[in-house]
Amino acid sequence: MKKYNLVIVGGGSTFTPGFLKSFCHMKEQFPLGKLVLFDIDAERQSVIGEFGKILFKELYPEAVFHYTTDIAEAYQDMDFVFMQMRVGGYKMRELDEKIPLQHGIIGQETCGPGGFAYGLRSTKEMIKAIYDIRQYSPNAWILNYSNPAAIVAEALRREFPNDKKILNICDQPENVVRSCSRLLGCHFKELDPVYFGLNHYGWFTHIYNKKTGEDLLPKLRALIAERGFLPQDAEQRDKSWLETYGMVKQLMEDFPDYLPNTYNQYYLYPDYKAKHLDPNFTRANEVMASREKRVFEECKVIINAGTTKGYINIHEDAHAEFMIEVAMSIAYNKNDRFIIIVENYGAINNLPDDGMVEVVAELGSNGPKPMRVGNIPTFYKGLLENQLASEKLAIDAYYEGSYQKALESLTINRTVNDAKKARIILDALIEANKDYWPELK
Ligand SMILES: NC(=O)c1ccc[n+]([C@@H]2O[C@H](COP(=O)([O-])OP(=O)(O)OC[C@H]3O[C@@H](n4cnc5c(N)ncnc54)[C@H](O)[C@@H]3O)[C@@H](O)[C@H]2O)c1
Ligand SMILES: O=P(O)(O)OC[C@H]1O[C@H](O[C@H]2[C@H](O)[C@@H](O)[C@@H](O)O[C@@H]2CO)[C@H](O)[C@@H](O)[C@@H]1O
Ligand SMILES: [Mn+2]
Repeated sequence: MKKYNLVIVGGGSTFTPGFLKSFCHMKEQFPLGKLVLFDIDAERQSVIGEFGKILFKELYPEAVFHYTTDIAEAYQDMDFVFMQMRVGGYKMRELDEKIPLQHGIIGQETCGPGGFAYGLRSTKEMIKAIYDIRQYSPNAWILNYSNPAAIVAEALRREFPNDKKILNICDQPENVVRSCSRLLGCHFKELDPVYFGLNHYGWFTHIYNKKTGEDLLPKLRALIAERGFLPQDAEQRDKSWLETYGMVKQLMEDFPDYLPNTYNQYYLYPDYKAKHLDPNFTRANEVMASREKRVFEECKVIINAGTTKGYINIHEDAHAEFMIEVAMSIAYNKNDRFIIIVENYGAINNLPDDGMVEVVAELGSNGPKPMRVGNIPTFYKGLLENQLASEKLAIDAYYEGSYQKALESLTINRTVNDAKKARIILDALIEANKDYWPELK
């Protein structure tokens, strides 16, 4: 069985330990020859990397494992590249969230002005990283889930139009499907969804039972109305995520046609959400106090002990397992179905061809084969065209160094919708991002 070489870009991420555990757990299904962690932050990466060394020595000695900040060492001879960089770290995420909130506008890492700010930071570093990767591994599959995935996907579409081995993907739609399975009392693999939208802005039109073909959406609608909606892993979630999933009930009361992605709340209730987010303690603060703290403490305990035995349980992490299954579907030409970000070209018939949309696709060694959803109703078309314009204008602003395009991107965004507020927030974001953004004139 072929062994695959894989590098994780953003190896110091809070999600990396989950990936390392999942690679161990899934080694029979997806054997690795070499696993490399690459990060620009040596200190952050060494904690995760030293933990990984101990884990792999004990559970996966047949795979070569190492971590590095050197590009050549990281990218040589790779089959797969998993990209999970957070440019600017949680400190910049905190500003992305707090600056708009100071002006009464949603502060969120991927939606609205926060997403715009993070998008311009990610675009520059993602483009650089992909040129570096292609120098050493011209044929590797690049799986990107660095955020904001919608804006990054638009940038990569423009920068690398002929590179058919870059796949942009997010596991939030899958997370919603898994949460439906919890409510229905079945396994998520029994469900076969139909979905349309943009990344972090979409809807399920049907959730079929894979065996019988029955559409379970009416049943789900009734269950959600009666019991609300919880993430599949509710017991491990922070308060803000439980509130986010809780909003699905409200979304379905107001717009009962389809089951929404949880992120839709920011676009459909911007005033309500902005009023209910704490401008002094945002999600970045919550993550720094919870996941980031926990992950780094756990790694340090294992490093001090010199062993994982007695300290961790090896089980797959849902996020990591999902991304590894994506890689397996490509590696083994499985043509499994995933919800993927693709260039539209008719998948959503009444949206532009060059929009990066999110739909179900079969995924094999020749890439995604998107499934068509036909024409979408006017309400959804209007919402998505508006957001697509905002995302395209953000990338126009990046390439043209244009303040005007940036202002237009924020003004047209539903979470802002006011040119005066857009200008004030943009000026504050320019100041905060001066080490990261191209100059906007
Ligand atoms: N779409 C999804 O399904 C999904 C799910 C979870 C996380 N994510 C994304 O994964 C990323 C990691 O999230 P996190 O919360 O663990 O963040 P994190 O800050 O813990 O980790 C990100 C790492 O990226 C590194 N980094 C920054 N710039 C880099 C560059 N230019 N090259 C290489 N490494 C770089 C940082 O030093 C850091 O160690 C984020 O982009 C997040 O949005 C996506
Ligand atoms: O606020 P965060 O940093 O906790 O999460 C932001 C990310 O949220 C979604 O990812 C989920 C992921 O879908 C799920 O499998 C699990 O791993 O939790 C993550 C969040 O905790 C979203 O899809 C990502 O794009 C965000 O980065
Ligand atoms: Mn996502």
